Amino acid sequence: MALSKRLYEKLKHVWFQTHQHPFVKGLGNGDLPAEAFIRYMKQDYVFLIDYSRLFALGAIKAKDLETMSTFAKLLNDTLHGEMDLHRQYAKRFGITNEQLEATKPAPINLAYTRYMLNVAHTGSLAELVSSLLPCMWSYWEIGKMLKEQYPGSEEHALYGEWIAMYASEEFGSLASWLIRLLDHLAEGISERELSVLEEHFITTSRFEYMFWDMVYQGGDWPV
Ligand SMILES: Cc1ncc(CO)c(N)n1
Repeated sequence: MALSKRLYEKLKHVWFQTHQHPFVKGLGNGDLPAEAFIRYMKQDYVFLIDYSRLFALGAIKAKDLETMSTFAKLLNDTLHGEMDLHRQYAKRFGITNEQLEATKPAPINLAYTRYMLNVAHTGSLAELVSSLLPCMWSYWEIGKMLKEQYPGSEEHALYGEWIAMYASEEFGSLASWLIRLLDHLAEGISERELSVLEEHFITTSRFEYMFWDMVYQGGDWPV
C-alpha cells in the first residue's frame, strides 16, 4: 500500500474532527465571527513565513532538478500567491502588511513551525515532506469539503475567496504532487523508517487541528 493511503486511513478520525471544528464549519456556513478570522489571518501569515522556509529547504535537499524546481515554485506561490490572499484580507480590515508581519506567533503556532523546521533541518527529504504534507493536503481536503457541503460558500462575501483558493485545481495539483513525492520517497524503505515518517505525519495532523482550535479560542500566551 502506498504510504499516503496508509496515513490517510490512520488519520481519518483526526481529519474528520478537523472538518467538524466550529472554525472550519463557520467558514462554510459564513457564521464565523470576523474577529476569529482576523486572528487566524495574522497567525497564519507568520506561520506561512516559516512554512515557506520548508520549501526552500526542500529545494536544498532535492536529488533532481524537477523536484528542486517544484519546491521553488511552492516557495514562490506561497510568498506571492497564498500570502497575497492574507494581505488582501488584512487590507479589508485596515491591517497593514507591516502589522501582519509583526504578529507574534501564539504558542501552538510556534510549536508547530519549530517542529517542522527541526525535522527539515535535521532529517531526510522524506521526513521533511511527511511533516509538511498534512498542511497542504488537509487544506485541500477542507477546501473541497466546504465547496461540496456548503453550496455557494465560494461566493460568500468574506470567506468565499479563502474557500476558492484552497479548493482550486492549482492548489490541489501541488498537494497531489507532494503526496506522490512522499510515496516515491517511501518506496522500499524499512518499516522502522516508515514509522518515523508516520510519526511526523501524525504530529503535524494534530497540530493542524490545534491551529484551528487556537485561533477559534484565542490561544495566546497565558502570561
Ligand atoms: C496552519 C496552516 N496549515 C496549512 C496551510 C496551507 O498552506 C496554511 N495556510 N496554514
